[in-house]
Amino acid sequence: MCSVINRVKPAQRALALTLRLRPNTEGSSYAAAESRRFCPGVSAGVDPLSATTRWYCSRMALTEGLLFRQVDSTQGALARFPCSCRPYHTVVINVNTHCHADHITSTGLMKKRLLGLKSAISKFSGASADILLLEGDKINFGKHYLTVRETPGHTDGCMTLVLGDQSMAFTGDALLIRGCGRTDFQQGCPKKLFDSVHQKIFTLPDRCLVYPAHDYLGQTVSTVGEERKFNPRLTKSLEEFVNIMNNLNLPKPKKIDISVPANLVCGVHEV
Ligand SMILES: N[C@@H](CCC(=O)N[C@@H](CSS)C(=O)NCC(=O)O)C(=O)O
Repeated sequence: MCSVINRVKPAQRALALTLRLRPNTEGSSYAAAESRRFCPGVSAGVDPLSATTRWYCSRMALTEGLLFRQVDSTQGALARFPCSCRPYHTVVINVNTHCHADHITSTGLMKKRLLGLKSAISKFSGASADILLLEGDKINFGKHYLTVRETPGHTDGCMTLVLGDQSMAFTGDALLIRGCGRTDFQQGCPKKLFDSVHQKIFTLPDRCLVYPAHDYLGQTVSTVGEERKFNPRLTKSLEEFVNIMNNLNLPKPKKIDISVPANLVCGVHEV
């Protein structure tokens, strides 16, 4: 086990899971000044950053002091979950739950624009990053932390990140709402995925909120209790699950040949 807080500056205790930011195209010096005022780590001399997507918040401060937002998870887009602890707002760690096959991570771009930002991903992803995470590692931000649970099966490097009080779990592509990640490319393995979900996610409390990386129906959140009862794949026996997963016959993600190599180097070269 290691404590990631030992590797970041104490004044910058905040964390974001794959937050997407784009250059501000309005060219306003006021906007730039405001951006730097609220984001003190933003590099001078580069375009200011602004979130151009709508920010959703489906969970307001049930855990004291936690700032949490769910960004742009509609229409199957990747969900991003900026988490912070009052009163800090600077993004300092950008964690990818795995080496994605369907889009290119924005972590490399963000590292170029936010001074001191660290990238993090599972050691078993094979990807380069500042912090390579392992089972049991704690990612600290303010008085909160996320614990890494390795949940391979969709890929070898898939992780589920669990908030310290076990009230929230970010399951990446391991467990989806009433579904799960496919197992027919990268290091996909139905048996590993079945074991991961049953041993590492379904052992969390029923009330634990489940935030997956994707939902193709516009659903934003589930719970461990609901998925344990109603998930049409993971309520089956191992044998039935393997059979389902081996017969999904889904088309490959359109950008897989570009995305996987890019994500192995944090989305961009030289970061
Ligand atoms: N249409 C998308 C890819 C859709 C897809 O394959 N989703 C993956 C997660 S992203 S690798 C998945 O595991 N789906 C499970 C399922 O049951 O649908 C694209 O072309 O990008």
